[in-house]
Amino acid sequence: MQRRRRCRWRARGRNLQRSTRRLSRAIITAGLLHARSLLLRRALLKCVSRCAIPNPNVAGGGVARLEEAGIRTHIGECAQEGQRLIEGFAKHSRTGMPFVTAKYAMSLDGKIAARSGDSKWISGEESRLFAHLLRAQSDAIMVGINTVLADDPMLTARDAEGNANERQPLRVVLDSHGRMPHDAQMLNAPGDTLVAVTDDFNGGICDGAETVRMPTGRGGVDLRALLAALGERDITSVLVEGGGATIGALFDLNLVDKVVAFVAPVIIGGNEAISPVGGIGIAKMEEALRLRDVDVRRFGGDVAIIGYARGYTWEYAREYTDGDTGREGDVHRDS
Ligand SMILES: NC(=O)C1=CN([C@@H]2O[C@H](COP(=O)(O)OP(=O)(O)OC[C@H]3O[C@@H](n4cnc5c(N)ncnc54)[C@H](OP(=O)(O)O)[C@@H]3O)[C@@H](O)[C@H]2O)C=CC1
Ligand SMILES: Nc1c(N[C@@H]2O[C@H](COP(=O)(O)O)[C@@H](O)[C@H]2O)[nH]c(=O)[nH]c1=O
Repeated sequence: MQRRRRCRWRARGRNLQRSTRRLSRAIITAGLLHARSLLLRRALLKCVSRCAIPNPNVAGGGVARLEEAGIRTHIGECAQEGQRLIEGFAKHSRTGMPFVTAKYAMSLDGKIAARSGDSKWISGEESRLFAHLLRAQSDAIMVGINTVLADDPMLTARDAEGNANERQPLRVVLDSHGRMPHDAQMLNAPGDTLVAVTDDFNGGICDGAETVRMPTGRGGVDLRALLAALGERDITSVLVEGGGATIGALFDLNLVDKVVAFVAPVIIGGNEAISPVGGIGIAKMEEALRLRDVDVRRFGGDVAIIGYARGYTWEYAREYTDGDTGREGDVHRDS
């Protein structure tokens, strides 16, 4: 598997190398053609990059070419935004595993559905439009089978008018024993569906979806194995849209990288109503996961709390700007 990953890296590296080479050539040509006076050329010949590409096959190549042509480079401008733009690619390049975002919409009293299982809708329109943007930016959307049974969702990325985007993320359903209904809406929706069953299940496979057999883990499908298998398919980011059992299982295994939690000013109540993070959880507050780099945004009457479970983005920024390129000067060469 290591070898396959290395080969894929090399292939990706070659593609990226070609594009950074083309880009740096274009910048050099544009700079030389259009800068008439030396003074103007000096002013123009500066290239700003948000971050180095976290792939050892390409890191720094384009920068070296620009520097050779006398173009001053500066890596690290708006580094945090830059790292966030490539967080899926960055994690996948380094680990082979997709970047996992847990997304949910909960009431003010911490429920994601009423006690009957009804959950449409908790968050408002603005929040849901943003949720479609998150879908559009993800390679895959994952849910547990109870969510399919309760909501019969489409799980497509759609615009404000409800039209499906051209590019659709892969839908992934955790369904150990093949409970997926044959007439589930998502099976006829644009995009592909993957149903992950456990290897002890020998039943029928539904039309309109690919079925993958996975080892059995706690709660059903072995989630680490499934994510690794998705990574093998070049899925770099997975948006997990619930329900509570699925998100809880991922937190228990420390597999979540980012959280997008919409909080709506609505009260549901009831001890039986599901909360966003089930699973086993923790016994002591000192074990609680406190998110980092937290951002709070408003969507109509709702609030979204967005944060990171660990510092992937910053580890990459440090590693590839201070260390691995081996060129001290890459970091700040502004003068
Ligand atoms: N407000 C919101 O944002 C959302 C609300 N919801 C609501 O949540 C409710 C459903 O949530 P919930 O009941 O918690 O169930 P889930 O949707 O998380 O599905 C859980 C089921 O998935 C299967 N599964 C397979 N492997 C695993 C695994 N490793 N870990 C966990 N589950 C696994 C299991 O069924 P099996 O053993 O058969 O494989 C399990 O019972 C619905 O009412 C829905 O409306 C859902 C999504 C978002
Ligand atoms: N209830 C709830 C959400 N629920 C999620 O959206 C899914 C429905 O997707 P679709 O059929 O494509 O519209 C549903 O199954 C669940 O995963 N999402 C939200 O942003 N806000 C909400 O209040």
